[in-house]
Amino acid sequence: MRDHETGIGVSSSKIILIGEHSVVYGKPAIALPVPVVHAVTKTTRCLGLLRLQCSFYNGILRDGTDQIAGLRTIIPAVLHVLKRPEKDISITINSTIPAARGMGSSAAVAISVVRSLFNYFDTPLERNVLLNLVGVSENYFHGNPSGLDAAAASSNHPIFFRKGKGMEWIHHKLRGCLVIADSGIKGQTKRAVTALKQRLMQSAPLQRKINQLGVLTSNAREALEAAEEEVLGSILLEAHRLLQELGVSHPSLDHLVAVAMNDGALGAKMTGGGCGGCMIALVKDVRKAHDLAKKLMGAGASKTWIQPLQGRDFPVNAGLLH
Ligand SMILES: Nc1ncnc2c1ncn2[C@@H]1O[C@H](COP(=O)(O)OP(=O)(O)O)[C@@H](O)[C@H]1O
Ligand SMILES: C[C@@](O)(CCOP(=O)(O)O)CC(=O)O
Repeated sequence: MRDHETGIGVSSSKIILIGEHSVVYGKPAIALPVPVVHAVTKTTRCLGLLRLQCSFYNGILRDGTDQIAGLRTIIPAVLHVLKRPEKDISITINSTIPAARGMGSSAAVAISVVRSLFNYFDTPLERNVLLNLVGVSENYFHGNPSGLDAAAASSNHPIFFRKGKGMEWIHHKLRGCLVIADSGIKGQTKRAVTALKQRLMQSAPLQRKINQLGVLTSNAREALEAAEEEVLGSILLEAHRLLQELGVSHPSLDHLVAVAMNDGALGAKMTGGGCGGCMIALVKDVRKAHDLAKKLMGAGASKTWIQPLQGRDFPVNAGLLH
């Protein structure tokens, strides 16, 4: 096989519809790719030691700062699998995914890098190899991640996921839209997961809330598959209340959830690790989504995106696993 001149790799961002935190304790979660926000990596030929260019760093990979520690781990791991030396290539990452907002920037960047390197070296990439490699850098950021971010960001359908048990595609007919709003406050996934673990060890009532989130997630899947948007909306709001009680929300997220509900959203909740980051709101259609996005910006959100829930293919990931 001949190396290509350029190897391109793409990955969408992701959001968790329901099941964040409880997924760490073996409960299911539902997440979906958000292609409108994505990472693109390009690998090209360049003589000398391997170079990396991204928003956090520009220079020789080996000399990189702590901010690219995940990439400093995953890139050599990929080259090891490909049996290639750490030289004569340059890797450039462009991403529109805000970092540390619960949209899976670290997983998406890692996915795009792995895809780009496999493309450059003209080597077929299997999904389990991709997810194992991405796990290398996700372990760096999250300690012991569930794997949900990587599974969702690399997918082209919504997924029903259980830690260690894999995932199933969810095919549904729900026509609603999600509005995603960034609170503008950095999320703190690792801290939230660690603090919750401590609290759960001391409180049986909190442990019951994890079980309740598990039940809500299964109900959410049924609502999606039955296209019951109002039922799904109230499940999302109930999940937000439980996450609040578990102590992983943030006043800015609670505020945006209240604004969305007052504006007629079918449901709304925080998404991802929490303590900052993003919230999501379910609305009936794209027109309502645009109205609500404006309202959320007026209420303090730093950015919004609109993602239809329609069960069609998400082209950014489709067909890229060759
Ligand atoms: N554009 C990018 N280029 C290189 N690395 C990135 C980029 N975006 C995110 N990352 C990496 O991902 C890290 C953020 O990961 P994390 O805090 O887990 O947030 P998220 O929930 O968005 O994945 C950043 O510190 C950086 O190391
Ligand atoms: C809190 C958690 O369930 C989700 C974290 O999501 P994010 O990386 O903050 O988008 C942790 C995990 O699944 O590993």
